[in-house]
Amino acid sequence: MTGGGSGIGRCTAHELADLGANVAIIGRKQERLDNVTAEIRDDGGTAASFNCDIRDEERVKEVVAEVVERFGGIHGLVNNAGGQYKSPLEEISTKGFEAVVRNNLTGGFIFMREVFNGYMKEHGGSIVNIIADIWHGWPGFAHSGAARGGMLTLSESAAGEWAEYGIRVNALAPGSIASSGLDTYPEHQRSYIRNSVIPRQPLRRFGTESEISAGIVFLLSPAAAFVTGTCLRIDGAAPNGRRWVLNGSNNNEAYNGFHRAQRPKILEGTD
Ligand SMILES: CCC/C=C/C(=O)SCCNC(=O)CCNC(=O)[C@H](O)C(C)(C)COP(=O)([O-])OP(=O)([O-])OC[C@H]1O[C@@H](n2cnc3c(N)ncnc32)[C@H](O)[C@@H]1OP(=O)([O-])[O-]
Ligand SMILES: NC(=O)C1=CN([C@@H]2O[C@H](COP(=O)(O)OP(=O)(O)OC[C@H]3O[C@@H](n4cnc5c(N)ncnc54)[C@H](OP(=O)(O)O)[C@@H]3O)[C@@H](O)[C@H]2O)C=CC1
Repeated sequence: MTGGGSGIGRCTAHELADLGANVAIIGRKQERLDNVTAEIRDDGGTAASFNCDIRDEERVKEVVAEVVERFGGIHGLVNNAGGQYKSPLEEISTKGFEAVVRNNLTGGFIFMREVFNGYMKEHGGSIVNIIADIWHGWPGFAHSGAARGGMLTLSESAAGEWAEYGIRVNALAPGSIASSGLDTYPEHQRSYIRNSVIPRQPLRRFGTESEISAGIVFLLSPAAAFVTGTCLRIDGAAPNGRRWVLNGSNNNEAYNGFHRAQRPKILEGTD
């Protein structure tokens, strides 16, 4: 479980441990990893932490070998680590674009390849790649939208190539989830999502970390034995709400939120 030290990853690590899995918790901040590992052990589960930046190829190789040695195998991989910063597309530097792509596509690719070569090729398994609500693009997060779109097709390609090895590969796309990840954004961005984005979505609420972890657990489990090469969208039909907005509802506030060009100058900087 990459990114297991917080938010959706932490919640999923707990859920998997409760179900009897040995959980490897991977991330950069050791204190977070230690906390989650201790929580799981206190609850009677089995977990171990591995400090690793998913973009560090050599470290990923080491971690995969360490996990196989420690637990005897890797039956499931959840590529959950990721994140980005908000920026108008034209202001994204090449360095920033590449940093976000490396965090949300290349790192996950490295993990998938190393887990395949290090264990799953011989034994099969299930891989879940966390992406985002990227349908109709991701205005404000174009670099991450591009990376997540790449992760979606990477998942589909891997599902096709690795099916013969007994490996299933799926993506999971969360919508707006009330998690520690959302807390990393500045208050004005969070309040924009809360007050202008969520009310336009069909289910009109944030999702919860446990609603995402339930989907991850399903995709990892034998209940999903015939599910591969697809994407499970857990988003309260958020993209459908966006299409409704883009098609020209009478709600100018939401419409302006997605189209800076058509937004009055006075709203500049409010999202
Ligand atoms: C919204 C709701 C839905 C989404 C929810 C979630 O995803 S929840 C999950 C939420 N959790 C997260 O999103 C957390 C994870 N996010 C991150 O760790 C970072 O956003 C990262 C992916 C860029 C990696 O960073 P890193 O440590 O590898 O890289 P670095 O710091 O060395 O930067 C490299 C270059 O990127 C550029 N640049 C970077 N930041 C900014 C900025 N704010 N402004 C402008 N530009 C920025 C800059 O060019 C910089 O180079 P420079 O000019 O400094 O020489
Ligand atoms: N919350 C939401 O609304 C949505 C979330 N998502 C995605 O779901 C995933 C989980 O998000 P969430 O739990 O909300 O957010 P968090 O920010 O709490 O989780 C992201 C985790 O990834 C880890 N991480 C980030 N970059 C790296 C890296 N380079 N190497 C190793 N670990 C890394 C972080 O730990 P550390 O910093 O210690 O390394 C952190 O534990 C992310 O990919 C996020 O983008 C997608 C759509 C919506």
